[in-house]
Amino acid sequence: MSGWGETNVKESSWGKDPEPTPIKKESSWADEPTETIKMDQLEKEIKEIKKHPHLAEVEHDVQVTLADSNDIYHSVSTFEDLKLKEELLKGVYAMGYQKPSKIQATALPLLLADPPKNMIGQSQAGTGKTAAFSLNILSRINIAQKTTQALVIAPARELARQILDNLREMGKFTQVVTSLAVPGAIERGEKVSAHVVVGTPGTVMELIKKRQLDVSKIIVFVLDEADSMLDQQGLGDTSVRIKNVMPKTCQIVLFSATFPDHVREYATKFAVNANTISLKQEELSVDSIKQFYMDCKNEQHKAEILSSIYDLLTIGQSIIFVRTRRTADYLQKRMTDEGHSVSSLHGDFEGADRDKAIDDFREGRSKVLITTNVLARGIDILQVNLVINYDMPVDKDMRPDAETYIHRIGRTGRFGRQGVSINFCHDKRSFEEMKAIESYIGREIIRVPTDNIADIEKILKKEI
Ligand SMILES: Nc1ncnc2c1ncn2[C@@H]1O[C@H](COP(=O)(O)OP(=O)(O)OP(=O)(O)O)[C@@H](O)[C@H]1O
Repeated sequence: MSGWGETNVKESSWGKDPEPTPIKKESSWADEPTETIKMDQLEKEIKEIKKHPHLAEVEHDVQVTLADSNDIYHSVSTFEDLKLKEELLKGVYAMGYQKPSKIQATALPLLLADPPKNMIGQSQAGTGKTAAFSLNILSRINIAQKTTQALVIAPARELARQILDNLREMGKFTQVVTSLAVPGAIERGEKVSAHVVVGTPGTVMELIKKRQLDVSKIIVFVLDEADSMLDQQGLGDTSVRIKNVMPKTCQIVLFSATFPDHVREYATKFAVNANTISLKQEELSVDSIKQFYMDCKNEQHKAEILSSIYDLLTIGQSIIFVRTRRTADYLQKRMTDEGHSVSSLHGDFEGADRDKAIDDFREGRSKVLITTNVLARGIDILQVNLVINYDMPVDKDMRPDAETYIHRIGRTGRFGRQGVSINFCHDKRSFEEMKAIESYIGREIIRVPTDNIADIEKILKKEI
């Protein structure tokens, strides 16, 4: 049986044709594999990892482009080099950070320089972008001035809460006051005057419109997950409306692990004359996440394989990404009936229920989180060692979505930790989606046979 498997993926969703994927007979979900995963090769690789049990250095090449070629720029190697205020330095060390990660060492000298310059910063998932923009914010706040001076917007409620917690933790020895601006967090008519406001774009815009939030003194405006925040089919309009009411002089900071070409172009107009830190295409995802896929026979078989994985393995914590809310509900019921402690979180849930679901998972009360793309980005839970793409990510036009894939798998393997991701393919289409993504990110996704659960166990136990 060959059929579709003989043709290569010709089109990609991101407007750029990927390099043609060499046809590998053994990799088709439909073909009888002539060759499955090479266990000895994999074992060798795993042994290499085991030699380095500590966190891998969060190092990768980044490219720095200065807005002004006359500027002189040096990255730093310690937090002291940044000449941070004493209380901030104390906060950083209290969080257990010993030295800046690559993105922090590269971005912070540029962010902290005076006069402030805009920044478009890219670095892989889990490499410490939050601390980079948070330290800049905390350094710039004038405590004596009781007005909002920094605004951070992020695409999801859970991410906004996480950023706020991070800022509070880092700034706990300072007098900086912070406030959350997500649905239900601020009473009707209540004025917001915290030094730093972190929120989702819709709520922030509402607060501005209703004059509950005065943005006239804002000096730093951060868009986390900036490519998603600027997406013209999504949150882009609201982000632009917010930017248009910001003081013209405010420093605009855009951060993300991904900046597809069309968004990058737009980003340079949104944050003009920005210093830029960017990644090479082949460095978009980190090495410490081992990527696998499984051929399933059909939708039903996917659910069975999922059950087998969880019945068999003692997995720390894991996230299962699905395409629709219905699938999330179905899997949650099925897995709960099978005795697993599962949370589910998607757009049908209201504020308090969403908070409970993520808090239960964050604090380990539930071990499995089933979710849609709403949690694909930014969520930082270090214990997550497995991500399952039960459904491959697709964009609004149902084309393979490599950016979302990169963010989804980035929920594991945080800050140099090891992680595993498994993609489920169950038909020609999902297989092609996976292959297109593999080609885009330039990293091999290894096939794991579904017919031998013992093999799966062997592979995953070593990885997780
Ligand atoms: N210098 C540091 N030393 C040790 N740990 C750090 C350091 N900087 C950040 N971390 C930790 O690394 C983890 C990942 O950081 P963070 O969430 O900021 O990543 P990110 O780059 O924003 O990821 P994403 O693209 O997924 O949003 C967090 O748990 C954070 O506390």
